[in-house]
Amino acid sequence: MSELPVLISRDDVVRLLKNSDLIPRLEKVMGMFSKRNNAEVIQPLRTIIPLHKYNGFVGMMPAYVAHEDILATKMVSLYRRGNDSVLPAHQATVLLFDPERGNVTAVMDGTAITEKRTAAVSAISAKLLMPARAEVLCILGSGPQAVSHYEVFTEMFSFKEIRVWSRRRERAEQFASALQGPVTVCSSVKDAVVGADVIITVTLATEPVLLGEWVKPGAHVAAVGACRPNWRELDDALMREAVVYVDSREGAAAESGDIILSGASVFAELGEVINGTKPAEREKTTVFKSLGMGIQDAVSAKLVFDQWKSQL
Ligand SMILES: NC(=O)C1=CN([C@@H]2O[C@H](COP(=O)(O)OP(=O)(O)OC[C@H]3O[C@@H](n4cnc5c(N)ncnc54)[C@H](O)[C@@H]3O)[C@@H](O)[C@H]2O)C=CC1
Ligand SMILES: O=C(O)C1=NCCCC1
Repeated sequence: MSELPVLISRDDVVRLLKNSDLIPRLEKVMGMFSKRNNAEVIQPLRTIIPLHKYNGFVGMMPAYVAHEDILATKMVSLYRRGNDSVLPAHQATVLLFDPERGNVTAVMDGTAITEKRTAAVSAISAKLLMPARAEVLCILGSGPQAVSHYEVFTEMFSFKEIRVWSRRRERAEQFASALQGPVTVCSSVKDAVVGADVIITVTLATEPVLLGEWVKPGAHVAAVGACRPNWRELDDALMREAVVYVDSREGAAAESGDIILSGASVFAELGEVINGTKPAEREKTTVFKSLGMGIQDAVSAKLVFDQWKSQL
């Protein structure tokens, strides 16, 4: 008989998942993914179950990383709820398997994993693609992803100014006052974006909020929202003028409204830049279109589980 899986809570995931451990593992696995060696990394396109009745969907994200022997599946839900809902937009759970025996060894909070690994991947994109002397960071959106992005970006880089814009100004003010350092709350997207060197879009928008005409030439955009083929965060001008990087070409072609509807061509996967097979065009305006990958959750979950076991 297999042992019962352990349950790992959100608090434990937050405590155990450190960016300094996570980032090198994400870089390694994204580099491996971009080599398209199916014996090494297996990550099917995620399966989506639309829940039109509830204005949401559930995504299933299985992945196997042979070299590290990590087998995991994340189940994540996303609901576009009304402004007054107290429920979160995203909720996720990760199942970590014993690949040899086939049983589930751990069931852990995937919501914190999603927040941390998504922000860590955006930080990797910025490390590789942002202009050499980046001074101004702009965050569009003020939800959990805005918080996790703020945390890792301030841990990894030193910006002179950090700006935030949110659809409801009071949310941006709450976001700014809950953080450790100074953040400028902006009243319009344009005010937040003009002159920024790095722009992070973490909104639930379905129409473009970020227009290319406001973006400083050479800036880097980490575009994290708009994860359905008919949703947008960025306008056609930005998508067509920028050098576009993605996490997975297959994921982007199937799910990214910004890529599909603008007709923009994908220049490279981040993994190809990590591998040195495609250049980092730092001097040009760059967009990293993030959609999220099962392998990112798998390496994060394994890291959490190993840390959890080492503390027993
Ligand atoms: N690429 C990836 O791997 C992942 C992407 N995401 C995406 O990141 C984004 C942010 O996630 P959370 O912070 O959890 O979401 P959230 O719902 O908590 O926050 C979203 C923010 O967008 C704003 N917003 C909502 N509708 C808007 C609109 N029409 N125009 C402009 N702003 C609007 C809200 O006011 C809020 O500030 C979402 O689009 C989510 O799907 C989330 C997880 C992983
Ligand atoms: O990768 C993920 O996890 C997600 N990506 C897009 C939005 C839902 C969660």
